[in-house]
Amino acid sequence: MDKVLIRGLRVDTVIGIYEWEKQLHQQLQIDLDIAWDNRAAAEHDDYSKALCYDTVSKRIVALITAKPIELIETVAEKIAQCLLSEFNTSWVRVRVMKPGAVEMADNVGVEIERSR
Ligand SMILES: Nc1nc2c(c(=O)[nH]1)N=C([C@H](O)[C@@H](O)CO)CN2
Repeated sequence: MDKVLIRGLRVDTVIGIYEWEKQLHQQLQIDLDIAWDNRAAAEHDDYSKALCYDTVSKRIVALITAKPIELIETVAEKIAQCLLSEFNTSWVRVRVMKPGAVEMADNVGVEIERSR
């Protein structure tokens, strides 16, 4: 299966379950695997047939920063549903990492796969 990949998308936003977390921005790091048939774009070197990783990245940042969210699970699900409904893809894998959330760990996060 062809994919478009986005790795390490950094989003600074209000995220967390605790009161102190609602007073500041924290960084999320997001990896996306998006099913996309890349052959049409490649055949004629045609951007209009490509899934634009820049457009997707900007949409995801806007989506996640629109209002405070408590759980990174919610972030992952919102992203998956956005990609499926707005970008006409059939399958996505979304990983959301919250570095710094657990002092003893390098990183923590969730990963989901969704299809339609
Ligand atoms: N499965 C999850 N566990 C936790 C989350 C979360 O979003 N998903 N969030 C927190 C707190 O916001 C934490 O990140 C503060 O350091 C705790 N556990």
